[in-house]
Amino acid sequence: MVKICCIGAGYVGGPTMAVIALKCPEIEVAVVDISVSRIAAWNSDVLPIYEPGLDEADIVFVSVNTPTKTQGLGAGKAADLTYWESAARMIADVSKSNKIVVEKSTVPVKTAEAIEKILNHNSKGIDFQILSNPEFLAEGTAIQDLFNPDRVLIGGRETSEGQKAIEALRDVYAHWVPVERIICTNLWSAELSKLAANAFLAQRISSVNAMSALCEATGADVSQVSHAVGKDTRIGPKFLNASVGFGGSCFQKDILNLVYICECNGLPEVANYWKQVIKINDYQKTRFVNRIVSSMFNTVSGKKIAILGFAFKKDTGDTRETPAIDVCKGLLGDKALLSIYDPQVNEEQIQRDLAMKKFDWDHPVHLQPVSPTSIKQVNVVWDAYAATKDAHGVCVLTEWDEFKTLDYQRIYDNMRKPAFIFDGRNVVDEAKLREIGFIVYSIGKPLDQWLKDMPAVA
Ligand SMILES: NC(=O)c1ccc[n+]([C@@H]2O[C@H](COP(=O)([O-])OP(=O)(O)OC[C@H]3O[C@@H](n4cnc5c(N)ncnc54)[C@H](O)[C@@H]3O)[C@@H](O)[C@H]2O)c1
Ligand SMILES: O=c1ccn([C@@H]2O[C@H](COP(=O)(O)OP(=O)(O)O[C@H]3O[C@H](CO)[C@@H](O)[C@H](O)[C@H]3O)[C@@H](O)[C@H]2O)c(=O)[nH]1
Repeated sequence: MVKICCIGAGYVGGPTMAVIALKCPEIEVAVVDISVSRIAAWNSDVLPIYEPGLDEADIVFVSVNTPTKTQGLGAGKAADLTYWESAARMIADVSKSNKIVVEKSTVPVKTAEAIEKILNHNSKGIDFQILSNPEFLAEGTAIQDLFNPDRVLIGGRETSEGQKAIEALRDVYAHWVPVERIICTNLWSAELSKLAANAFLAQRISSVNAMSALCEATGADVSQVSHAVGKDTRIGPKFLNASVGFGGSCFQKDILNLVYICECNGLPEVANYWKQVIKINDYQKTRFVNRIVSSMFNTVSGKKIAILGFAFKKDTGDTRETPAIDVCKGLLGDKALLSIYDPQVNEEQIQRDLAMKKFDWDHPVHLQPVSPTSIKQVNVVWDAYAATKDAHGVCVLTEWDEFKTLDYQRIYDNMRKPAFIFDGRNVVDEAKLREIGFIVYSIGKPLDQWLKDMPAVA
């Protein structure tokens, strides 16, 4: 019987192993994690220790977090492989038989070479084959993406042992993925393809967001532009929604990592090209804050601003790198009073996010610095109507469906006047809101006269 162990029971390790266990009843799957609370949440009966399952496993997936480095060489750009290295050392320590070690985490290209060194230097004659098998699932659709992936990518050494390892992993996925969708490559292509895929996806969003600024300046409508552009079958319609900026745990981290790798390989022009995707994303968030402040007479000091949505996208409670953090910090910098509502994110999380330093979030909770006292100018409520009561302005930062069907007349009646709404996700019905009396700003849409008269000058 094939045995699989996965190190890291996070957003990727948990669902991926659940699907393998479901689809391959004859394979025994064990999942371990250094975070006791994480494992307790998955399985309340048995608490984890490393070794069970691992020493007997044939295939070991490593799905630990790979944060951006916060200190030292490459700080703010390079991937921090501390967690990966400690997992690899542990595999070397406890292994008693040959193993296939699978990189499931997103890692810099050439990581497999370093992992091989750690494993082989510490092994007692055990053969380790390293495979790169990056994950492409998106949060909110993880199970659907795992059941029906566009492709499964497996990279390995171009030796006969390497090819055998690829086949063993291909056999696992072939239980439910059509073989023509399982792509086998060399190690470096697989590692790089993951970074490239995220860079291409994020680049589409920055491209449409860059266009949104030009739309506002010219009277074009970004939804109409992306619809027209996306109709070209070579471009395609997906991932062309203008927004207040992309968030999530992967895009920024992986592009920064790609930029760093380009720099390390003496390719500054290529590095600068990809850096621009992040710069436009930061520009989009700043631009949004500037619009709010400038249209409200150049000050939000002491004014209540309602924030509707804090998660990085709808249908998740995940707030990692959510654009809401930067927008809220920008408004707090101008002394606004924030009243925040998100259907899935609680007060503790929001306070922690607003107090945390950049990149600290991507470490297991028990290793994160304890947050200082909560921010007094921030109030978290469990209802959109409470958030907007007596507010001067409303910002929509996540595209939750419920924000489309709120009673905006009621919201307007309970707000200070003039009442502003700033839609960072293009979910509200602008015409209807204008009819009610709101001054409306929607990303990339023709501007109200009010906003034209109060340009956002940085
Ligand atoms: N979240 C996504 O949607 C997504 C999608 C594709 C790829 N990825 C990549 O997959 C990797 C994991 O991402 P995630 O979102 O699942 O992260 P996560 O933070 O949710 O989970 C990682 C887990 O690894 C555990 N861990 C760290 N070191 C360990 C060790 N030595 N032994 C045992 N457990 C250890 C942590 O406690 C944590 O629970 C990252 O490289 C990420 O870039 C993430
Ligand atoms: O047209 C769009 C599409 C998305 N977004 C934003 O982009 C971010 C990322 O969205 P999405 O890609 O759906 O979520 P993730 O769960 O971060 O998934 C991405 O990152 C994962 C981690 O690497 C990859 O596995 C996935 O393939 C990749 O889609 C979110 O803030 C979205 O609101 C937009 O602003 N406009």
